[in-house]
Amino acid sequence: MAKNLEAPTTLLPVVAAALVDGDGRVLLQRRPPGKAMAGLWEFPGGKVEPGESPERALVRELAEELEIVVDPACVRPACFASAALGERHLILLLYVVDEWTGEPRAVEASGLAWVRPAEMRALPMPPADEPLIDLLARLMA
Ligand SMILES: Nc1nc2c([nH]c(=O)n2[C@H]2C[C@H](O)[C@@H](COP(=O)(O)OP(=O)(O)OP(=O)(O)O)O2)c(=O)[nH]1
Repeated sequence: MAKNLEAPTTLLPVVAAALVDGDGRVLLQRRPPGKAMAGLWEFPGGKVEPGESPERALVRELAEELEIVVDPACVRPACFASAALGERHLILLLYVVDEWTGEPRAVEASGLAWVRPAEMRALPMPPADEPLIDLLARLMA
């Protein structure tokens, strides 16, 4: 049954990065076993903690998950997704990041893949990410 989007809900702010390399490929990571949506490919990122700006949260998540260093001034808002997620409502803010220091390493993820937006359709991704693929493809064209 379709989720009633009129019902009161709690927002879940999540930030994520489209890390773009010099060849126009974007880094996706695979959610590890034991986590919700295990096995799905997602943009690296995570929940914004109370009191944290989205940009700071993204820089923190990229350091924790990939061990890369990103200057908060270098994260560029790209597009967002809005979708019911269980009892909450996910607001997923996607940023483009094309400058970082270090080689991304899968600290928590069970895999990393560099893919072009057109190739993302072949990978299982969280339902909320679906509309982001075309939006990102257009932004990167
Ligand atoms: N990072 C990320 N999360 C996504 C994407 N799409 C999507 O629906 N989500 C959801 C999955 C989770 O419910 C939520 C992110 O929470 P998370 O559990 O991965 O974040 P976190 O790193 O803060 O993890 P934790 O401390 O709670 O374990 O957003 C995406 O592309 N990237």
